[in-house]
Amino acid sequence: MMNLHAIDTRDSAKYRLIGRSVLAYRFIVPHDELLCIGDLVRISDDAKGLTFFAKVTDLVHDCNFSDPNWDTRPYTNRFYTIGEDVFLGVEAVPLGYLDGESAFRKPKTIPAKFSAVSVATAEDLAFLREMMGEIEVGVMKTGQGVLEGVPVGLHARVMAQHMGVFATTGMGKSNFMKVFCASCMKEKKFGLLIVDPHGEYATGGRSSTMEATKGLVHNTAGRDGLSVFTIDDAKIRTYTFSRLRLEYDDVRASDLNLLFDHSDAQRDVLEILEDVGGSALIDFFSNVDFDTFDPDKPATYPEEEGGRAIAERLRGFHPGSLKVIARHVRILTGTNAAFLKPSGSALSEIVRALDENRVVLIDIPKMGERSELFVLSVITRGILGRHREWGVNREEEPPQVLIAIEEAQRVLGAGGRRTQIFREAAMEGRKFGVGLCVITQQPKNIDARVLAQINTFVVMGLGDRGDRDIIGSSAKQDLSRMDTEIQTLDTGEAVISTLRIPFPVSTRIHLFDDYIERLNREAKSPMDEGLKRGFE
Ligand SMILES: Nc1ncnc2c1ncn2[C@@H]1O[C@H](COP(=O)(O)OP(=O)(O)OP(=O)(O)O)[C@@H](O)[C@H]1O
Repeated sequence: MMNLHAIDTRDSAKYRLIGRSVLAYRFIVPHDELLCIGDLVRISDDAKGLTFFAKVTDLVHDCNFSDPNWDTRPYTNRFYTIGEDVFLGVEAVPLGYLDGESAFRKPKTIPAKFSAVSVATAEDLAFLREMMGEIEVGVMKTGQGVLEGVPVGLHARVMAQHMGVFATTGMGKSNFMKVFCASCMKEKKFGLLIVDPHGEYATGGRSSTMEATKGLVHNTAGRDGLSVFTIDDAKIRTYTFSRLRLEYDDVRASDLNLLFDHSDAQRDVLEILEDVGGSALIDFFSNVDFDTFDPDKPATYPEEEGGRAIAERLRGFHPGSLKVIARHVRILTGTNAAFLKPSGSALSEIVRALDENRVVLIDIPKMGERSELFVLSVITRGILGRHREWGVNREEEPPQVLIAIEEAQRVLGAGGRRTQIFREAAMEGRKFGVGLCVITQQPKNIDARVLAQINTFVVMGLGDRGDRDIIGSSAKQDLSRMDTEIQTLDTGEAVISTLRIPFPVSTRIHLFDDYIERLNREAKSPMDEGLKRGFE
């Protein structure tokens, strides 16, 4: 009779593989064994000298008894003993295998029948360290805990191919973004632009559970990798941040389209004026009375700064449409007066800081959604324009930039013609080294064509089936088999699917405050060592 004892004498061979296919494994373990969804197992195929790895995706009760009702019959324990004929069947998804030369390969073959299965240790998975990127975000997680020796890092090089962070509220998205920023500040491999309308990322604030949190300035070890542009005078004085300033000439007509709903006729007005400089546009719409405006009467509009050309283009438009545009121009300049002035722009400083591979944080506390999108749109246009100018034929590569867009469904939803600039960045940015970091709680509301461009998926707990399905079908690696795990992710846990890491990795994201404490300690210790040595 078969039993669950080791088929050889090694302790680790307590579980054994019994079957299925190249793409799905099944093995059995004693009925009282503690295994969890997400646990990583190692399958040693001694016959072929290969070591396979797989991830547990399901656990079911099973037995060798032919009576299907043996466990529900009355007095069942008088006739059956729960011995080795009763066990757990474990379903697992293959991750790949190490061949004789220790190269990690895609799961194209199957382990020998009864190969020994064991829970993978950090040592077993140490080879993965070589495959991880520089931007550390957490440690590898198994169903029951973490593998301390296996940090998870994204590859800086693939960031231009867009990243998506998908998280239901409260699952640790802000913490993830801060950890990601801290690693970017340390590595300085690309510029990262983040607009923070809540004013929390720079100096800290409150988490969604109201706990006090630290900010990026507390990452003192990486301080030279950070540039903050703020409108808050107190922060400028205390932290020597730069002042955020944009000027009228940074504005384009399409910014109004992004911020306000317009009729077809109003959109036509804006489209026809897209190449007009912001100063001229604002001057014209702020000073013209559209009840009397007539392109043939120069007295009814300001002629200087190209006013005549604008007036000519507006010939034939209904005064009602023009009045709406004028009102929106007034709202734009009025609500953003804290940083939008007739002249004096920090845009070139911002772009320079990004070129120097810094994290550039735009801190606009209490400014609201329209201001956030306006600033993001102006800077994105600045970056895209410069990278386009760089051209694809030039020998040196353009500096690489990643632009973070929070609540991205606002600007990258299906059919949103008005948010052209972000779409352009999503569709062609990668050619110029411009990547988007699309952050959203509702991936199903993001345009499928945009999702198809994303190559790095950071999935942090999505309760909605529709959202998970859309992520499963968009990710380049198969996430559908990890659906149960994604459903059961805790706060601060993520499944990360990215290029250059051979399979989706479950990750416990570092807690930001602990992570920067470590980075600061690590940066300090070589200096302390040096000092100690110096005095000896
Ligand atoms: N990696 C982590 N390890 C431990 N705790 C975490 C981790 N990530 C987040 N948390 C905790 O979970 C709580 C929520 O985190 P956070 O504020 O980052 O969530 P969020 O998804 O950004 O929420 P919201 O969408 O409401 O802004 C915080 O109290 C934080 O301390």
